[in-house]
Amino acid sequence: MRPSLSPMLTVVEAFARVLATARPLSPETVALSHANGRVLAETLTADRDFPPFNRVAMDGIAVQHAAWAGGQTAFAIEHTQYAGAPAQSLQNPRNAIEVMTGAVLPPGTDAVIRYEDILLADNCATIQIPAPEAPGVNIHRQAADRRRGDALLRPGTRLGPAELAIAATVGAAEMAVTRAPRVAVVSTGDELVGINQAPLPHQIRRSNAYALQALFAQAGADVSLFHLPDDREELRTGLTNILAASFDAVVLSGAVSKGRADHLPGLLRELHVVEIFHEVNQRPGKPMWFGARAEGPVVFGLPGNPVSTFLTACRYVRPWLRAVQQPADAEAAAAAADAPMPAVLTVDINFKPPLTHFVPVRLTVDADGRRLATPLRVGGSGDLAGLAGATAFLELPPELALFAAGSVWPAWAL
Ligand SMILES: Nc1nc2c(c(=O)[nH]1)N[C@H]1C(S)=C(S)[C@@H](COP(=O)(O)OP(=O)(O)OC[C@H]3O[C@@H](n4cnc5c(N)ncnc54)[C@H](O)[C@@H]3O)O[C@H]1N2
Ligand code: MOO
Ligand SMILES: [Mg+2]
Repeated sequence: MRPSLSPMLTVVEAFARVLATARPLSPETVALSHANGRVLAETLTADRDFPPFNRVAMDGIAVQHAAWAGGQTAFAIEHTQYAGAPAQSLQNPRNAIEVMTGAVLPPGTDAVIRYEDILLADNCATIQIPAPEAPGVNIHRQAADRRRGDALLRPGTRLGPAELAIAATVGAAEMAVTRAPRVAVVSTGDELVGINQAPLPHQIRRSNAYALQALFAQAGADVSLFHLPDDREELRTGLTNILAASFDAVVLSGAVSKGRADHLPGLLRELHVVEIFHEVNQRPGKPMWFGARAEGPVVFGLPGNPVSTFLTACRYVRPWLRAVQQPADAEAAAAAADAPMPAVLTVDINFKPPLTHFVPVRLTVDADGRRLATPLRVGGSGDLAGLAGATAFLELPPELALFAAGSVWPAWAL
């Protein structure tokens, strides 16, 4: 261990300052068919027992257990109970009713025997297996899973396929969800041309904006793309308009370092965006800028090198986007979903600078179930092609210089 040499803001402190600006967004109502990926802003409760009646769980016959356990094996069939038909009771306790999976268990019966375990002839079923000790076989009991009034989904739950099935079964054709955060993604730089253009020798296509758009869409954001040139006055006009529009967050890429065209930190200050931090003790992404305007959006100034932009968006912006979608009354567990997982480093890493080091990795699981993190060959923070196939990044602390193969570090999923 060595003392941290830099007075610069740590990653942990920078992240805490980012999260401290996250205020819950208001709810809105959406149809179930549009709720996938959104965050629930109400409690969905069971409107009935689950299941709502004693449900036949196998196709076959229903009998009275006492008769079967008493030694009777041959049962005359009274009628057939189909799924979707009102329950019809057993008339004679020594008879049987044919029953289909999903039907209401006929009153008077308390055991279901599968077709595979009976012989059927002349409207009579002969059971081929011994009776179990207790009734209830092949019956999904009313309220066995949940009771009417039970809370099934709580505010703060991100809605996926399983949750939407639950919403559907309680008849939530529409539901309250947190409104999607509105994000302006703004690339800056005179060297950048559109993706449909042929760059001149001194130009490149702008890629950062598309990485950011995809990353934020994964977090449920509604993203608008902008591009601004390096010219200070044009930048000022463009930013003034974007800051006045109703975005919750403005995410800029580039122009935050020390170059003559890196106008953003000064310009943002002039536009009354209050700086919360500039520069974090991390690589990549050290020049990162963050601020907020009173009654306005938060502003992330992400360093322009593509790997820096990508990783700082993952480490800071996406968690902020998830945090603002958590209702104020969400359970801590739901709010804390954005947490790193421990992973075993597969190779030695030597990293001397006393900075937190973000390392893009591919996660795999070995035969013993251990999560392994294998670093990708990323040439530097300009090597965006090196990110292909990354599934996470490790966060290696500034206090160490040697990270041995086999040691365990926090990994953030991408
Ligand atoms: N004298 C110093 N120079 C630099 C420092 C420093 O501390 N002292 N920090 C370096 C680090 S670290 C980074 S990261 C970059 C950050 O630069 P900026 O945020 O000012 O970004 P730009 O200068 O605008 O661009 C940097 C680089 O990234 C490319 N870029 C920008 N936007 C995009 C985009 N949308 N798609 C693809 N590529 C993009 C841009 O062309 C530049 O090559 O500063 C170092 N310099
Ligand atoms: O942080 Mo810069 O991101 O090292 O290239
Ligand atoms: Mg620059």
